[in-house]
Amino acid sequence: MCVRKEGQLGGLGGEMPSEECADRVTPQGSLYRELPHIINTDGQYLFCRYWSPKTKPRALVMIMHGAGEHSGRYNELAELIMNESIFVFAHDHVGHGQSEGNRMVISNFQVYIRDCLQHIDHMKEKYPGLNIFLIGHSMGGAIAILTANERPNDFAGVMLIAPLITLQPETSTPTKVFLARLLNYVLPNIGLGSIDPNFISRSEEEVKNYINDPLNYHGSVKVSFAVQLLNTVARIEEILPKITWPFLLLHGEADKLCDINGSYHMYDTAPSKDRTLKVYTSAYHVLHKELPQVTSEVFTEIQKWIVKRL
Ligand SMILES: O=C1N[C@]2(CO1)C[C@H](C(=O)N1CCC(COc3ccc(F)cc3Cl)CC1)C2
Repeated sequence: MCVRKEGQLGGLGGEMPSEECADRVTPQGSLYRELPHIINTDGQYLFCRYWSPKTKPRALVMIMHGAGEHSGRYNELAELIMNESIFVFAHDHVGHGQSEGNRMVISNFQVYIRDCLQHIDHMKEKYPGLNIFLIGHSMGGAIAILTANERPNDFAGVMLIAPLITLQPETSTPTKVFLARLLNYVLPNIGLGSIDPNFISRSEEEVKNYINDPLNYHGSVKVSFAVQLLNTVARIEEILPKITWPFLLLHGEADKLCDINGSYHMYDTAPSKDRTLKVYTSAYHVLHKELPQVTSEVFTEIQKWIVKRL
C-alpha cells in the first residue's frame, strides 16, 4: 500500500517516496517516480505534461483532453502557446493515457473537475498572480466549462474546441437515454459501441494517427460512462444561463461526435459579454487535427484570442 498525504504532488514536491510509492508504475509500465505526476485525492497517480517557456511566463494555460485520448495529442497546440511565453500544463484524466484508473471508467464526472482544480491550485502556488486560461476539447470542453463554473472569477478565458454541450440527436433519443439509465443499474459495464475514428477528422493521416496511438482507448463506451456523460450534459444545460466568463467556441460544421447545436446554444444562452463562436465549414470533430488549412486557422484563432486577453 502506498501511503501519501492527500492530494500530495509526486515527482514535483521533492519529498522521498515511501518504498511502495517508489515502484508505482503507469498502465504502460513506466515508473511514476521518473515522470511528472500528481496524486489525486483518491491516491491515484495522474501523468502530467508541462510546456515551460524559456522566458518568464506571462500567463498559465491548462489543456483538458477528451474521452479516450490523452494530453500528448496537444503537443503542437501547447508548443504554439508556450512560444507566446505562456506556461502550458495538462494531465491525463483518471482512466486515460498514462494515468491510473480503469480505462474510460469514472465513478463520478466531478472527479475530473476536482483533479483539474487540484492541478490548477498547484500551478497557481508555483506561479502566483498570473492569468489562467482553460482549453478543453470535446469531453474536455465539458470539464473546462464545469471547472470554470466552480470558480467563475478565476479564469481569464475558456477556449472550447468542439465541446460536449449537447447530445447528438441520433445517439440520445429519450428512449435510448431511458434505456441507458435503466441498463446502468443492472449491466453498467456493457459496451454501447466505440468512437468511430472516421468521425475524428477529414484528414486520413490524423485518423490513422488516432487509430495507431497506443495511449488512446479504442474500446466501447461503457453504459456507466455514457450515463456520466448524460448527467454532465444535463448539468451544463442548467449552468449555461449563469456563465459570465469570456469564452471562445470553435466547432466543425460537420461534427458527428459532438452536436454543433450545443455551441450555438451556449453562445445564445450564456450572458458573457466577451464571447466568440467560430464555425468551420465542413470540418469534423477534432479541429486541432483536421485538414491543414482548418487546423492552421484554429491555432491562429486560439493564439490571437489568448494574447489579446493577457
Ligand atoms: O481527439 C480526440 N477527440 C476525442 C477522441 O480523440 C473525441 C472524444 C470525446 O471526448 N467525445 C466524443 C464522443 C462522445 C460520446 O458521447 C456519448 C456517447 C454515448 C452516450 F450515451 C452519450 C454520449 Cl454524450 C463524448 C465526447 C475525445
